[in-house]
Amino acid sequence: MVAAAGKEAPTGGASARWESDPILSVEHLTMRFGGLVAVGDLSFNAGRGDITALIGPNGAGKTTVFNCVTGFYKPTEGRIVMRHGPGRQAETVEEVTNSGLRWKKEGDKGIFLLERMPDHEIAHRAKVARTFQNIRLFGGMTALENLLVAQHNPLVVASGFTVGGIFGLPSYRKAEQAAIEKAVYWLERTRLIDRADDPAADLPYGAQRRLEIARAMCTDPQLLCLDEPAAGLNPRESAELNELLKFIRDEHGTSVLLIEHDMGVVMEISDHIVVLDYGVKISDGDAETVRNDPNVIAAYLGVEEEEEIDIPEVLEDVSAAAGKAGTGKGGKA
Ligand SMILES: Nc1ncnc2c1ncn2[C@@H]1O[C@H](COP(=O)(O)OP(=O)(O)OP(=O)(O)O)[C@@H](O)[C@H]1O
Repeated sequence: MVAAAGKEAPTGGASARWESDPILSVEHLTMRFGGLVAVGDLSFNAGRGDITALIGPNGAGKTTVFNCVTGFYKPTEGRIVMRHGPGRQAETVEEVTNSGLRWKKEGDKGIFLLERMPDHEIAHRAKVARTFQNIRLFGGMTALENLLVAQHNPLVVASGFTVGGIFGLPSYRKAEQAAIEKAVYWLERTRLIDRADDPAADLPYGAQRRLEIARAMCTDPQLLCLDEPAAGLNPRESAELNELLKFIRDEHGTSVLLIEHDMGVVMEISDHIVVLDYGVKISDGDAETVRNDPNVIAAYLGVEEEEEIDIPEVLEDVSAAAGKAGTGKGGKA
């Protein structure tokens, strides 16, 4: 397993990991649907080894950003850089951009321009995995089978792309064993090992959400994108999700980008929070910075710019709402 990233609490500013060692840079991203600008000239970084949360009221453009990062949408404008290996690698980024190539990989280092890549390449080459707002498991397959299907690619490669390979090649048997071991590892980590042989559709809702994360982790992502992983979870399940995401970050060094309405989850586990409203960035920093930003409070509570607001009072309301329901104005059922 990958060693834990050396983690020191970032405080924001130029020394923050998302500035000095960004695994992902979204640069001047614009996505238009006809006349609607869902995301307008958005730029932010996600730090390597960080949990980065993308938050904002309903319709702010969060899922659209995810869809651009993971190749489901082709952005109208902008560049999305995914980096394997440390640092900004600025020269290589410019070299790949100017060459017209989609990516360049040398040893452990790699630059991937996601806006140029189809979704399957983003998953397999750039190593970006995602889950969806609405669970998308293979309901008729068991939990274990769902995790094995996620590892289909290395198995096909190990078969030498032949049926004979599947039955005869030692490399295939070795890869098959490794796939089973990885699946069992993630079933244990997500507390689903006792349900390994049950159809995914029969699992309780919270267990299905964990299985989705386990499935994404079976592809060995460097960046794990989670679209509202806490939606529909009870407080105990939310707390367990927090622990799972911290484990993924700390023990696997996997960077996490998450969309979440549950402020309890966001504020507890995020190293870095980016806030969107109407497709533009209104705040960017650590939890403390964002929590105290009047722009964020106004966006969540719908306060007009020119209206005077009593910040301490509003903060109390936001904290109470976050503690109670885990949602602000933008919260989902
Ligand atoms: N495929 C599409 N075609 C047209 N409009 C779209 C499409 N996808 C998103 N939009 C619009 O873009 C805007 C941003 O939507 P998006 O789903 O990205 O917001 P969001 O912040 O993820 O919202 P939520 O929190 O409700 O999931 C909305 O006005 C939405 O209606």
